Amino acid sequence: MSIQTRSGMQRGTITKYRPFTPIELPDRQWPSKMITTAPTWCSVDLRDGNQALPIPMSVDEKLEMFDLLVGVGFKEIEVGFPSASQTEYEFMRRLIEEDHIPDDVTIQVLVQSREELISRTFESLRGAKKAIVHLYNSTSEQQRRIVFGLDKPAIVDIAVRGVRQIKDLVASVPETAITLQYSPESFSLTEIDFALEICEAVVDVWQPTPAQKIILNLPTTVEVSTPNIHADQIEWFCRHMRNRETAIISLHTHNDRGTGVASTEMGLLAGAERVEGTLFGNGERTGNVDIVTLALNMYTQGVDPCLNFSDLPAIQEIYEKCTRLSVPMRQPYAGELVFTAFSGSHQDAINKGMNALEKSHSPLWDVPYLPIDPKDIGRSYEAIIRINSQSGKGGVAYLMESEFGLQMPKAMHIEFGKVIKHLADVRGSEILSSELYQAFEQEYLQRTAPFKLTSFEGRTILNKAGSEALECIATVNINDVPHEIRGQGNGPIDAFVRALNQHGLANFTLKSYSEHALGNDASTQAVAYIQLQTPAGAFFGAALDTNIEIASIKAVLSALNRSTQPIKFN
Ligand SMILES: CC(=O)SCCNC(=O)CCNC(=O)[C@H](O)C(C)(C)COP(=O)(O)OP(=O)(O)OC[C@H]1O[C@@H](n2cnc3c(N)ncnc32)[C@H](O)[C@@H]1OP(=O)(O)O
Ligand SMILES: CC(C)C(=O)C(=O)O
Repeated sequence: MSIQTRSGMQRGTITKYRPFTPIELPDRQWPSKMITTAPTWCSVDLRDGNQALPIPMSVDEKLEMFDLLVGVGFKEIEVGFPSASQTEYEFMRRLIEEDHIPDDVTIQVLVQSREELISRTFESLRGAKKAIVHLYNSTSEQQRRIVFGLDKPAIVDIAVRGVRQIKDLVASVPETAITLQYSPESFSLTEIDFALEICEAVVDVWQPTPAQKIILNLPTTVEVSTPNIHADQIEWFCRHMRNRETAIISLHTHNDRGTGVASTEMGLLAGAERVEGTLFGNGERTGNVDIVTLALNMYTQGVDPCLNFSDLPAIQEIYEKCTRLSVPMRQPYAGELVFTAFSGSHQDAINKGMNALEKSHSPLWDVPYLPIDPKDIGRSYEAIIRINSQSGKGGVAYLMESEFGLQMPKAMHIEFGKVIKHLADVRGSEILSSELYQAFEQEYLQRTAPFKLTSFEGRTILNKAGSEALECIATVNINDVPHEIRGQGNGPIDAFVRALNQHGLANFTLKSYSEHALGNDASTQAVAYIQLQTPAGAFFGAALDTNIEIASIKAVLSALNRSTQPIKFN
Protein backbone atom coordinates (compact mmCIF):
# COMPACT_ATOMS: atom_id res chain seq x y z
CA MET A 1 0.00 0.00 0.00
CA SER A 2 1.34 3.45 -0.76
CA ILE A 3 0.81 6.35 1.57
CA GLN A 4 0.93 9.77 -0.07
CA THR A 5 1.94 12.45 2.44
CA ARG A 6 1.22 16.13 1.83
CA SER A 7 4.90 16.96 1.77
CA GLY A 8 8.14 15.04 2.00
CA MET A 9 8.95 11.76 0.31
CA GLN A 10 6.39 9.28 -0.88
CA ARG A 11 6.71 5.87 0.75
CA GLY A 12 5.94 2.39 -0.45
CA THR A 13 4.90 2.40 -4.10
CA ILE A 14 6.42 5.50 -5.66
CA THR A 15 4.02 6.96 -8.21
CA LYS A 16 5.53 10.42 -8.46
CA TYR A 17 8.57 9.31 -10.44
CA ARG A 18 9.16 6.63 -13.03
CA PRO A 19 12.27 4.76 -14.02
CA PHE A 20 14.12 5.68 -17.17
CA THR A 21 13.26 3.31 -20.00
CA PRO A 22 16.42 1.53 -21.11
CA ILE A 23 17.15 1.21 -24.79
CA GLU A 24 17.45 -2.10 -26.58
CA LEU A 25 21.11 -3.01 -27.10
CA PRO A 26 21.58 -6.66 -26.15
CA ASP A 27 24.90 -6.99 -28.00
CA ARG A 28 26.46 -3.90 -26.39
CA GLN A 29 30.23 -3.82 -26.78
CA TRP A 30 31.31 -1.08 -24.37
CA PRO A 31 31.48 -3.16 -21.15
CA SER A 32 34.58 -4.97 -22.35
CA LYS A 33 36.39 -1.88 -23.65
CA MET A 34 39.14 0.15 -21.90
CA ILE A 35 40.07 3.81 -22.08
CA THR A 36 43.52 3.81 -23.68
CA THR A 37 43.87 7.33 -25.11
CA ALA A 38 42.76 10.77 -24.04
CA PRO A 39 39.71 12.24 -25.80
CA THR A 40 39.71 15.70 -27.35
CA TRP A 41 38.96 17.93 -24.40
CA CYS A 42 36.81 21.03 -24.63
CA SER A 43 36.55 23.30 -21.62
CA VAL A 44 33.13 24.89 -21.13
CA ASP A 45 34.21 26.79 -18.00
CA LEU A 46 33.69 30.13 -19.67
CA ARG A 47 30.21 29.24 -20.94
CA ASP A 48 28.31 26.49 -19.09
CA GLY A 49 30.41 27.13 -15.98
CA ASN A 50 30.03 30.88 -16.19
CA GLN A 51 26.28 30.83 -16.93
CA ALA A 52 25.73 28.94 -13.66
CA LEU A 53 27.54 31.40 -11.39
CA PRO A 54 25.61 33.68 -9.04
CA ILE A 55 27.97 36.44 -10.16
CA PRO A 56 29.19 35.72 -13.71
CA MET A 57 32.84 36.40 -14.43
CA SER A 58 33.85 39.88 -15.57
CA VAL A 59 35.70 40.25 -18.86
CA ASP A 60 39.02 40.46 -17.02
CA GLU A 61 38.21 37.37 -14.97
CA LYS A 62 37.22 35.51 -18.14
CA LEU A 63 40.55 36.51 -19.69
CA GLU A 64 42.43 35.21 -16.67
CA MET A 65 40.45 31.98 -16.81
CA PHE A 66 41.08 31.67 -20.54
CA ASP A 67 44.84 31.95 -20.00
CA LEU A 68 44.60 29.33 -17.26
CA LEU A 69 42.75 26.90 -19.55
CA VAL A 70 45.31 27.43 -22.31
CA GLY A 71 48.07 26.78 -19.76
CA VAL A 72 46.44 23.52 -18.67
CA GLY A 73 46.55 22.40 -22.29
CA PHE A 74 43.00 22.72 -23.62
CA LYS A 75 43.00 22.98 -27.41
CA GLU A 76 39.26 23.66 -27.64
CA ILE A 77 37.65 26.22 -25.35
CA GLU A 78 34.02 27.31 -25.41
CA VAL A 79 34.51 30.97 -24.65
CA GLY A 80 30.89 31.99 -24.28
CA PHE A 81 27.55 32.81 -25.80
CA PRO A 82 28.50 36.05 -27.61
CA SER A 83 24.94 36.87 -28.64
CA ALA A 84 23.68 36.65 -25.06
CA SER A 85 25.03 39.91 -23.65
CA GLN A 86 27.36 42.81 -24.21
CA THR A 87 29.87 41.34 -21.71
CA GLU A 88 30.00 38.09 -23.65
CA TYR A 89 30.35 39.90 -26.97
CA GLU A 90 33.04 42.21 -25.63
CA PHE A 91 34.99 39.26 -24.26
CA MET A 92 35.00 37.64 -27.69
CA ARG A 93 36.20 40.82 -29.29
CA ARG A 94 39.01 41.28 -26.76
CA LEU A 95 40.15 37.68 -27.23
CA ILE A 96 40.44 38.24 -30.95
CA GLU A 97 41.59 41.87 -31.09
CA GLU A 98 44.15 41.54 -28.30
CA ASP A 99 45.45 38.32 -29.85
CA HIS A 100 44.93 36.10 -26.79
CA ILE A 101 44.21 32.93 -28.79
CA PRO A 102 47.24 30.73 -29.51
CA ASP A 103 47.38 29.23 -32.99
CA ASP A 104 46.82 25.70 -31.72
CA VAL A 105 43.69 26.65 -29.74
CA THR A 106 40.21 26.76 -31.27
CA ILE A 107 37.58 28.88 -29.63
CA GLN A 108 33.98 27.69 -29.53
CA VAL A 109 30.86 29.85 -29.31
CA LEU A 110 27.40 28.70 -28.31
CA VAL A 111 24.21 29.90 -29.92
CA GLN A 112 20.56 28.92 -29.88
CA SER A 113 19.07 28.17 -33.24
CA ARG A 114 17.52 31.64 -33.52
CA GLU A 115 18.18 33.87 -36.52
CA GLU A 116 19.16 37.12 -34.78
CA LEU A 117 21.38 35.30 -32.28
CA ILE A 118 23.22 33.44 -35.05
CA SER A 119 23.83 36.68 -36.96
CA ARG A 120 25.22 38.40 -33.88
CA THR A 121 27.43 35.39 -33.18
CA PHE A 122 29.02 35.66 -36.60
CA GLU A 123 29.63 39.39 -36.04
CA SER A 124 31.53 38.51 -32.88
CA LEU A 125 33.78 36.09 -34.81
CA ARG A 126 35.33 38.63 -37.19
CA GLY A 127 39.10 38.22 -37.29
CA ALA A 128 39.27 34.83 -35.56
CA LYS A 129 41.50 32.30 -37.33
CA LYS A 130 39.28 29.36 -36.51
CA ALA A 131 36.15 28.73 -34.51
CA ILE A 132 33.62 26.07 -33.63
CA VAL A 133 30.09 27.40 -33.92
CA HIS A 134 28.00 25.42 -31.49
CA LEU A 135 24.32 25.39 -32.43
CA TYR A 136 21.69 23.85 -30.20
CA ASN A 137 18.02 23.32 -29.73
CA SER A 138 16.23 21.13 -27.26
CA THR A 139 14.79 17.86 -28.52
CA SER A 140 13.30 15.79 -25.71
CA GLU A 141 9.61 14.96 -25.53
CA GLN A 142 9.36 16.99 -22.32
CA GLN A 143 10.94 20.10 -23.88
CA ARG A 144 8.93 19.74 -27.11
CA ARG A 145 5.72 19.57 -25.11
CA ILE A 146 6.42 22.06 -22.29
CA VAL A 147 8.86 24.63 -23.69
CA PHE A 148 8.22 24.76 -27.42
CA GLY A 149 4.71 23.31 -27.88
CA LEU A 150 5.97 21.85 -31.14
CA ASP A 151 5.96 18.43 -32.78
CA LYS A 152 9.03 16.55 -33.96
CA PRO A 153 9.14 17.91 -37.55
CA ALA A 154 8.95 21.48 -36.24
CA ILE A 155 11.83 20.82 -33.86
CA VAL A 156 13.87 19.32 -36.70
CA ASP A 157 13.03 22.43 -38.71
CA ILE A 158 14.47 24.75 -35.98
CA ALA A 159 17.78 22.89 -36.19
CA VAL A 160 17.90 22.70 -39.96
CA ARG A 161 17.08 26.40 -40.41
CA GLY A 162 19.89 27.28 -38.04
CA VAL A 163 22.38 25.13 -39.93
CA ARG A 164 21.33 26.65 -43.28
CA GLN A 165 21.84 30.13 -41.87
CA ILE A 166 25.28 29.21 -40.53
CA LYS A 167 26.20 27.68 -43.88
CA ASP A 168 25.28 30.96 -45.57
CA LEU A 169 27.14 33.05 -43.02
CA VAL A 170 30.42 31.15 -43.34
CA ALA A 171 31.24 33.33 -46.35
CA SER A 172 30.87 36.46 -44.16
CA VAL A 173 33.98 35.45 -42.16
CA PRO A 174 36.35 34.33 -44.92
CA GLU A 175 39.39 34.56 -42.66
CA THR A 176 37.84 32.13 -40.14
CA ALA A 177 37.84 28.35 -40.53
CA ILE A 178 34.44 27.32 -39.17
CA THR A 179 33.59 23.92 -37.73
CA LEU A 180 29.97 23.21 -36.95
CA GLN A 181 28.97 21.60 -33.68
CA TYR A 182 25.37 20.61 -33.17
CA SER A 183 23.81 19.62 -29.84
CA PRO A 184 20.39 18.05 -29.58
CA GLU A 185 20.01 19.60 -26.13
CA SER A 186 18.37 17.26 -23.60
CA PHE A 187 19.69 14.30 -25.60
CA SER A 188 19.66 12.22 -22.43
CA LEU A 189 15.84 12.51 -22.31
CA THR A 190 15.26 12.36 -26.07
CA GLU A 191 13.96 9.23 -27.77
CA ILE A 192 17.18 7.80 -29.23
CA ASP A 193 15.82 7.37 -32.75
CA PHE A 194 14.61 10.97 -32.78
CA ALA A 195 18.01 12.20 -31.57
CA LEU A 196 19.57 10.36 -34.49
CA GLU A 197 16.96 11.67 -36.91
CA ILE A 198 17.59 15.32 -36.01
CA CYS A 199 21.37 14.91 -36.06
CA GLU A 200 21.21 13.28 -39.48
CA ALA A 201 19.00 16.11 -40.75
CA VAL A 202 21.69 18.55 -39.59
CA VAL A 203 24.42 16.44 -41.21
CA ASP A 204 22.49 16.33 -44.47
CA VAL A 205 22.48 20.11 -44.66
CA TRP A 206 26.04 20.67 -43.47
CA GLN A 207 27.58 17.89 -45.60
CA PRO A 208 30.65 17.10 -43.47
CA THR A 209 33.44 14.86 -44.78
CA PRO A 210 35.99 12.64 -43.00
CA ALA A 211 38.49 15.48 -43.49
CA GLN A 212 36.11 18.18 -42.27
CA LYS A 213 33.97 16.57 -39.68
CA ILE A 214 30.96 17.89 -37.87
CA ILE A 215 30.93 17.65 -34.06
CA LEU A 216 27.77 15.99 -32.79
CA ASN A 217 27.59 16.76 -29.10
CA LEU A 218 25.18 14.46 -27.25
CA PRO A 219 24.54 16.15 -23.93
CA THR A 220 23.37 14.68 -20.70
CA THR A 221 21.72 18.04 -20.16
CA VAL A 222 20.11 16.51 -17.11
CA GLU A 223 21.48 13.24 -15.80
CA VAL A 224 18.47 10.94 -15.65
CA SER A 225 19.76 7.40 -15.71
CA THR A 226 22.51 5.15 -14.53
CA PRO A 227 25.82 5.48 -16.43
CA ASN A 228 25.37 2.14 -18.19
CA ILE A 229 22.19 3.43 -19.86
CA HIS A 230 24.07 6.53 -20.97
CA ALA A 231 26.71 4.26 -22.46
CA ASP A 232 24.03 2.29 -24.30
CA GLN A 233 22.62 5.53 -25.73
CA ILE A 234 26.04 6.56 -27.02
CA GLU A 235 26.88 3.14 -28.45
CA TRP A 236 23.47 2.86 -30.08
CA PHE A 237 23.91 6.29 -31.66
CA CYS A 238 27.45 5.55 -32.91
CA ARG A 239 26.40 2.22 -34.40
CA HIS A 240 23.29 3.52 -36.15
CA MET A 241 24.59 6.80 -37.53
CA ARG A 242 25.01 7.08 -41.29
CA ASN A 243 28.54 8.05 -42.38
CA ARG A 244 29.84 7.80 -38.84
CA GLU A 245 33.33 8.69 -40.12
CA THR A 246 32.18 12.24 -40.90
CA ALA A 247 31.36 13.05 -37.27
CA ILE A 248 33.16 13.50 -33.99
CA ILE A 249 30.90 12.24 -31.23
CA SER A 250 31.18 14.47 -28.19
CA LEU A 251 29.92 14.12 -24.62
CA HIS A 252 28.63 16.89 -22.42
CA THR A 253 27.65 15.32 -19.14
CA HIS A 254 26.02 16.97 -16.16
CA ASN A 255 26.14 15.51 -12.71
CA ASP A 256 22.57 15.53 -11.39
CA ARG A 257 22.79 11.97 -10.04
CA GLY A 258 26.39 12.40 -8.92
CA THR A 259 27.61 10.06 -11.65
CA GLY A 260 28.83 12.54 -14.27
CA VAL A 261 32.36 11.15 -14.24
CA ALA A 262 31.20 7.53 -14.51
CA SER A 263 28.75 8.43 -17.30
CA THR A 264 31.49 10.17 -19.23
CA GLU A 265 33.94 7.32 -18.79
CA MET A 266 31.34 4.82 -19.97
CA GLY A 267 30.36 7.13 -22.84
CA LEU A 268 34.00 7.06 -23.96
CA LEU A 269 33.98 3.26 -23.81
CA ALA A 270 30.85 3.39 -25.93
CA GLY A 271 32.54 5.24 -28.78
CA ALA A 272 32.64 8.98 -27.99
CA GLU A 273 35.84 10.81 -28.91
CA ARG A 274 35.46 14.20 -27.31
CA VAL A 275 34.50 15.48 -23.87
CA GLU A 276 33.15 18.84 -22.78
CA GLY A 277 33.39 19.71 -19.12
CA THR A 278 34.75 22.13 -16.56
CA LEU A 279 37.50 22.39 -14.00
CA PHE A 280 36.34 21.01 -10.64
CA GLY A 281 32.86 20.36 -12.09
CA ASN A 282 31.47 23.89 -12.08
CA GLY A 283 28.26 24.24 -14.10
CA GLU A 284 24.50 24.22 -13.97
CA ARG A 285 22.95 22.73 -10.79
CA THR A 286 25.26 19.93 -9.64
CA GLY A 287 27.68 20.94 -12.35
CA ASN A 288 29.23 19.69 -15.55
CA VAL A 289 31.56 16.74 -15.47
CA ASP A 290 34.80 17.55 -13.64
CA ILE A 291 37.62 17.36 -16.17
CA VAL A 292 40.29 17.34 -13.46
CA THR A 293 38.86 14.10 -12.07
CA LEU A 294 38.38 12.54 -15.49
CA ALA A 295 41.90 13.39 -16.59
CA LEU A 296 43.55 12.24 -13.39
CA ASN A 297 41.48 9.05 -13.39
CA MET A 298 43.04 8.34 -16.78
CA TYR A 299 46.49 9.27 -15.54
CA THR A 300 46.28 6.88 -12.59
CA GLN A 301 45.41 4.10 -15.07
CA GLY A 302 48.61 4.80 -16.98
CA VAL A 303 46.99 6.88 -19.74
CA ASP A 304 48.44 10.32 -20.57
CA PRO A 305 45.46 12.69 -20.32
CA CYS A 306 47.31 15.37 -22.35
CA LEU A 307 46.30 18.00 -19.78
CA ASN A 308 48.74 19.30 -17.22
CA PHE A 309 47.59 19.40 -13.60
CA SER A 310 51.10 19.38 -12.11
CA ASP A 311 50.26 22.43 -10.02
CA LEU A 312 46.66 21.75 -9.11
CA PRO A 313 46.69 24.05 -6.04
CA ALA A 314 47.67 27.03 -8.24
CA ILE A 315 44.96 26.14 -10.78
CA GLN A 316 42.45 25.84 -7.96
CA GLU A 317 43.44 29.24 -6.59
CA ILE A 318 42.77 31.02 -9.90
CA TYR A 319 39.56 29.05 -10.40
CA GLU A 320 38.29 29.98 -6.93
CA LYS A 321 39.20 33.61 -7.42
CA CYS A 322 37.48 33.91 -10.81
CA THR A 323 34.34 31.91 -10.02
CA ARG A 324 33.98 32.86 -6.35
CA LEU A 325 33.26 29.18 -5.69
CA SER A 326 35.25 26.92 -3.44
CA VAL A 327 36.40 23.39 -4.10
CA PRO A 328 34.93 21.04 -1.47
CA MET A 329 37.30 19.31 0.94
CA ARG A 330 36.42 15.86 -0.41
CA GLN A 331 36.64 16.76 -4.12
CA PRO A 332 38.62 14.00 -5.88
CA TYR A 333 42.31 14.89 -6.26
CA ALA A 334 41.85 18.57 -5.35
CA GLY A 335 40.06 18.62 -2.00
CA GLU A 336 42.04 19.70 1.03
CA LEU A 337 41.40 16.41 2.84
CA VAL A 338 41.73 13.89 0.03
CA PHE A 339 45.33 13.03 0.80
CA THR A 340 44.86 13.08 4.55
CA ALA A 341 44.40 10.05 6.76
CA PHE A 342 43.21 10.56 10.32
CA SER A 343 42.41 6.93 11.02
CA GLY A 344 45.04 4.72 12.58
CA SER A 345 45.00 1.73 10.24
CA HIS A 346 45.14 3.96 7.15
CA GLN A 347 48.05 5.90 8.64
CA ASP A 348 49.87 2.72 9.47
CA ALA A 349 49.48 1.37 5.93
CA ILE A 350 50.50 4.70 4.32
CA ASN A 351 53.54 4.92 6.58
CA LYS A 352 54.60 1.37 5.66
CA GLY A 353 53.87 1.98 1.97
CA MET A 354 55.95 5.17 1.85
CA ASN A 355 58.87 3.48 3.63
CA ALA A 356 58.71 0.44 1.34
CA LEU A 357 58.59 2.66 -1.74
CA GLU A 358 61.62 4.62 -0.59
CA LYS A 359 63.58 1.45 -0.03
CA SER A 360 62.53 -0.27 -3.28
CA HIS A 361 63.36 2.68 -5.59
CA SER A 362 60.60 1.28 -7.82
CA PRO A 363 59.17 3.74 -10.37
CA LEU A 364 55.71 2.26 -9.79
CA TRP A 365 53.55 4.12 -7.28
CA ASP A 366 52.44 1.57 -4.70
CA VAL A 367 51.11 3.15 -1.51
CA PRO A 368 47.92 1.89 0.14
CA TYR A 369 45.05 4.40 0.33
CA LEU A 370 46.77 6.84 -2.04
CA PRO A 371 45.72 6.19 -5.65
CA ILE A 372 48.05 8.95 -6.88
CA ASP A 373 51.35 10.41 -5.69
CA PRO A 374 50.28 13.79 -4.29
CA LYS A 375 53.53 15.30 -5.55
CA ASP A 376 52.50 14.62 -9.18
CA ILE A 377 49.80 17.26 -8.83
CA GLY A 378 51.62 19.76 -6.66
CA ARG A 379 50.37 18.49 -3.33
CA SER A 380 52.81 17.73 -0.53
CA TYR A 381 53.28 14.76 1.75
CA GLU A 382 52.94 17.03 4.76
CA ALA A 383 49.17 16.83 4.93
CA ILE A 384 48.94 13.09 4.36
CA ILE A 385 48.70 12.18 8.01
CA ARG A 386 46.89 14.27 10.57
CA ILE A 387 46.22 13.29 14.13
CA ASN A 388 43.00 13.08 16.14
CA SER A 389 41.39 10.49 18.40
CA GLN A 390 40.91 8.10 15.43
CA SER A 391 44.65 8.00 14.83
CA GLY A 392 47.14 5.35 15.78
CA LYS A 393 50.79 5.02 16.66
CA GLY A 394 51.86 4.54 13.02
CA GLY A 395 50.58 7.97 12.06
CA VAL A 396 52.17 9.61 15.08
CA ALA A 397 55.51 7.96 14.28
CA TYR A 398 55.23 9.01 10.63
CA LEU A 399 54.74 12.66 11.58
CA MET A 400 57.48 12.63 14.20
CA GLU A 401 59.87 11.40 11.55
CA SER A 402 58.65 13.37 8.52
CA GLU A 403 58.20 16.66 10.39
CA PHE A 404 60.92 16.52 13.04
CA GLY A 405 63.32 13.82 11.90
CA LEU A 406 62.75 11.77 15.07
CA GLN A 407 63.04 8.07 14.22
CA MET A 408 61.64 6.57 17.39
CA PRO A 409 62.31 2.83 17.83
CA LYS A 410 59.27 0.74 16.92
CA ALA A 411 58.56 -0.33 20.51
CA MET A 412 58.44 3.33 21.51
CA HIS A 413 55.66 4.01 18.94
CA ILE A 414 53.25 2.17 21.23
CA GLU A 415 54.18 4.20 24.29
CA PHE A 416 54.17 7.61 22.64
CA GLY A 417 51.07 6.65 20.62
CA LYS A 418 49.22 6.16 23.94
CA VAL A 419 50.38 9.57 25.15
CA ILE A 420 48.95 11.18 22.00
CA LYS A 421 45.74 9.11 22.04
CA HIS A 422 45.15 10.30 25.60
CA LEU A 423 45.77 13.89 24.59
CA ALA A 424 43.44 13.62 21.55
CA ASP A 425 40.69 12.02 23.64
CA VAL A 426 40.91 14.73 26.29
CA ARG A 427 41.07 17.47 23.66
CA GLY A 428 38.41 16.09 21.30
CA SER A 429 40.00 17.88 18.37
CA GLU A 430 42.90 17.61 15.95
CA ILE A 431 46.44 17.59 17.36
CA LEU A 432 48.70 19.76 15.23
CA SER A 433 52.21 18.53 14.52
CA SER A 434 53.67 21.37 16.58
CA GLU A 435 51.59 20.09 19.51
CA LEU A 436 52.83 16.59 18.83
CA TYR A 437 56.38 17.81 19.29
CA GLN A 438 55.39 19.76 22.38
CA ALA A 439 53.95 16.55 23.84
CA PHE A 440 57.18 14.72 23.02
CA GLU A 441 59.19 17.44 24.75
CA GLN A 442 57.01 17.40 27.84
CA GLU A 443 56.83 13.65 28.01
CA TYR A 444 60.49 12.84 27.36
CA LEU A 445 62.89 15.73 26.87
CA GLN A 446 61.81 17.86 29.81
CA ARG A 447 61.65 15.01 32.36
CA THR A 448 64.39 16.24 34.73
CA ALA A 449 62.90 15.39 38.11
CA PRO A 450 63.51 13.78 40.48
CA PHE A 451 66.75 12.74 38.66
CA LYS A 452 68.81 15.46 37.02
CA LEU A 453 72.28 15.15 35.52
CA THR A 454 74.61 17.97 36.55
CA SER A 455 77.91 16.52 35.34
CA PHE A 456 79.24 13.47 33.57
CA GLU A 457 82.76 12.39 32.77
CA GLY A 458 83.86 9.13 31.24
CA ARG A 459 87.38 7.80 30.86
CA THR A 460 88.96 4.61 29.66
CA ILE A 461 90.69 2.50 32.32
CA LEU A 462 92.11 -0.99 32.72
CA ASN A 463 89.83 -3.08 34.89
CA LYS A 464 90.86 -5.76 37.39
CA ALA A 465 90.96 -8.40 34.65
CA GLY A 466 93.45 -6.22 32.75
CA SER A 467 91.10 -5.31 29.88
CA GLU A 468 89.89 -1.88 28.86
CA ALA A 469 86.70 -0.56 30.48
CA LEU A 470 84.95 2.75 30.85
CA GLU A 471 84.66 4.46 34.17
CA CYS A 472 82.17 7.24 34.71
CA ILE A 473 82.09 9.89 37.39
CA ALA A 474 78.81 11.74 37.42
CA THR A 475 76.81 14.06 39.62
CA VAL A 476 73.12 13.41 39.69
CA ASN A 477 70.74 15.59 41.65
CA ILE A 478 67.87 13.67 43.17
CA ASN A 479 65.13 16.03 44.30
CA ASP A 480 67.77 18.76 44.16
CA VAL A 481 70.18 16.86 46.46
CA PRO A 482 73.50 16.19 44.65
CA HIS A 483 74.90 12.65 44.57
CA GLU A 484 78.30 11.87 43.15
CA ILE A 485 78.40 8.41 41.63
CA ARG A 486 81.03 6.21 39.99
CA GLY A 487 80.73 3.04 38.02
CA GLN A 488 82.50 0.90 35.46
CA GLY A 489 81.12 -0.78 32.38
CA ASN A 490 81.82 -1.64 28.81
CA GLY A 491 80.65 1.78 27.68
CA PRO A 492 79.32 5.04 29.13
CA ILE A 493 75.70 3.91 29.39
CA ASP A 494 76.63 0.60 30.99
CA ALA A 495 78.94 2.39 33.44
CA PHE A 496 76.25 4.94 34.34
CA VAL A 497 73.54 2.31 34.76
CA ARG A 498 75.78 0.30 37.06
CA ALA A 499 76.75 3.42 39.04
CA LEU A 500 73.13 4.31 39.74
CA ASN A 501 72.24 0.74 40.73
CA GLN A 502 75.40 0.25 42.85
CA HIS A 503 74.78 3.39 44.83
CA GLY A 504 71.27 2.15 45.59
CA LEU A 505 69.79 5.21 43.91
CA ALA A 506 67.75 3.23 41.43
CA ASN A 507 66.86 -0.30 40.51
CA PHE A 508 66.56 -1.04 36.82
CA THR A 509 68.08 -2.79 33.83
CA LEU A 510 68.69 -1.47 30.33
CA LYS A 511 66.30 -3.02 27.79
CA SER A 512 67.19 -1.23 24.57
CA TYR A 513 69.15 1.67 23.21
CA SER A 514 69.22 3.53 19.91
CA GLU A 515 70.43 6.86 18.66
CA HIS A 516 70.69 8.93 15.50
CA ALA A 517 71.85 12.32 14.36
CA LEU A 518 69.33 15.11 13.96
CA GLY A 519 70.09 17.66 11.25
CA ASN A 520 73.12 17.76 9.02
CA ASP A 521 74.77 21.10 9.60
CA ALA A 522 77.04 22.60 12.24
CA SER A 523 74.22 22.56 14.76
CA THR A 524 73.68 18.82 14.37
CA GLN A 525 72.38 17.20 17.53
CA ALA A 526 72.09 13.62 18.54
CA VAL A 527 68.96 12.01 19.86
CA ALA A 528 69.07 8.93 22.06
CA TYR A 529 66.21 6.61 22.99
CA ILE A 530 66.61 4.30 25.98
CA GLN A 531 64.21 1.72 27.33
CA LEU A 532 64.58 0.64 30.97
CA GLN A 533 63.00 -2.25 32.82
CA THR A 534 62.08 -1.01 36.29
CA PRO A 535 59.99 -2.60 39.07
CA ALA A 536 57.15 -0.33 37.88
CA GLY A 537 57.40 -1.62 34.29
CA ALA A 538 59.23 -0.83 31.05
CA PHE A 539 59.73 2.84 30.21
CA PHE A 540 61.30 4.75 27.37
CA GLY A 541 63.34 7.87 27.79
CA ALA A 542 64.69 10.23 25.16
CA ALA A 543 67.11 13.11 25.16
CA LEU A 544 68.83 15.51 22.78
CA ASP A 545 72.33 16.84 23.05
CA THR A 546 75.19 17.91 20.80
CA ASN A 547 77.21 15.15 22.50
CA ILE A 548 75.84 11.68 21.83
CA GLU A 549 77.25 10.33 25.13
CA ILE A 550 75.45 12.99 27.14
CA ALA A 551 72.27 12.46 25.11
CA SER A 552 72.20 8.79 26.06
CA ILE A 553 72.93 9.45 29.75
CA LYS A 554 70.13 12.02 29.85
CA ALA A 555 67.85 9.54 28.08
CA VAL A 556 68.48 7.04 30.92
CA LEU A 557 67.35 9.65 33.43
CA SER A 558 64.38 10.62 31.25
CA ALA A 559 63.20 6.99 31.37
CA LEU A 560 63.91 6.74 35.08
CA ASN A 561 61.97 9.94 35.81
CA ARG A 562 59.05 8.69 33.75
CA SER A 563 59.01 5.44 35.75
CA THR A 564 58.60 7.41 38.96
CA GLN A 565 55.67 9.52 37.72
CA PRO A 566 52.58 8.63 35.75
CA ILE A 567 51.98 10.24 32.33
CA LYS A 568 52.65 13.88 32.90
CA PHE A 569 51.10 15.31 29.79
CA ASN A 570 47.56 16.59 29.91
C1 LIG B 1 21.49 23.54 -21.44
C2 LIG B 1 22.18 24.84 -21.62
O1 LIG B 1 22.94 25.20 -20.78
S1 LIG B 1 21.90 25.73 -22.99
C3 LIG B 1 22.67 27.25 -22.73
C4 LIG B 1 21.81 28.15 -21.97
N1 LIG B 1 22.51 29.35 -21.70
C5 LIG B 1 21.88 30.50 -21.56
O2 LIG B 1 20.70 30.59 -21.69
C6 LIG B 1 22.74 31.67 -21.18
C7 LIG B 1 22.54 32.87 -22.10
N2 LIG B 1 21.16 33.10 -22.45
C8 LIG B 1 20.64 34.34 -22.54
O3 LIG B 1 21.29 35.34 -22.25
C9 LIG B 1 19.24 34.45 -23.04
O4 LIG B 1 18.51 33.32 -22.69
C10 LIG B 1 19.21 34.64 -24.57
C11 LIG B 1 19.93 35.95 -24.91
C12 LIG B 1 19.92 33.52 -25.30
C13 LIG B 1 17.81 34.69 -25.08
O5 LIG B 1 17.14 35.65 -24.36
P1 LIG B 1 15.58 35.94 -24.48
O6 LIG B 1 15.12 35.71 -25.85
O7 LIG B 1 15.38 37.26 -23.89
O8 LIG B 1 14.92 34.97 -23.47
P2 LIG B 1 14.70 33.44 -23.33
O9 LIG B 1 15.99 32.73 -23.18
O10 LIG B 1 13.80 33.32 -22.21
O11 LIG B 1 14.00 32.97 -24.70
C14 LIG B 1 13.13 31.92 -24.67
C15 LIG B 1 12.66 31.65 -26.07
O12 LIG B 1 13.68 31.03 -26.80
C16 LIG B 1 13.22 29.79 -27.31
N3 LIG B 1 14.37 28.90 -27.34
C17 LIG B 1 15.01 28.39 -26.31
N4 LIG B 1 16.02 27.63 -26.76
C18 LIG B 1 15.99 27.69 -28.08
C19 LIG B 1 16.77 27.11 -29.08
N5 LIG B 1 17.82 26.35 -28.80
N6 LIG B 1 16.49 27.35 -30.35
C20 LIG B 1 15.45 28.14 -30.65
N7 LIG B 1 14.68 28.72 -29.74
C21 LIG B 1 14.95 28.49 -28.47
C22 LIG B 1 12.18 29.39 -26.31
O13 LIG B 1 11.27 28.46 -26.82
C23 LIG B 1 11.51 30.70 -26.01
O14 LIG B 1 10.60 30.99 -27.06
P3 LIG B 1 9.24 31.81 -26.79
O15 LIG B 1 9.67 33.16 -26.34
O16 LIG B 1 8.63 31.81 -28.13
O17 LIG B 1 8.51 31.06 -25.77
C1 LIG C 1 24.04 23.42 -25.06
C2 LIG C 1 24.16 22.11 -24.42
C3 LIG C 1 25.31 21.34 -24.92
C4 LIG C 1 24.25 22.20 -22.96
O1 LIG C 1 24.88 23.04 -22.39
C5 LIG C 1 23.60 21.14 -22.19
O2 LIG C 1 22.86 20.37 -22.76
O3 LIG C 1 23.85 21.07 -20.99
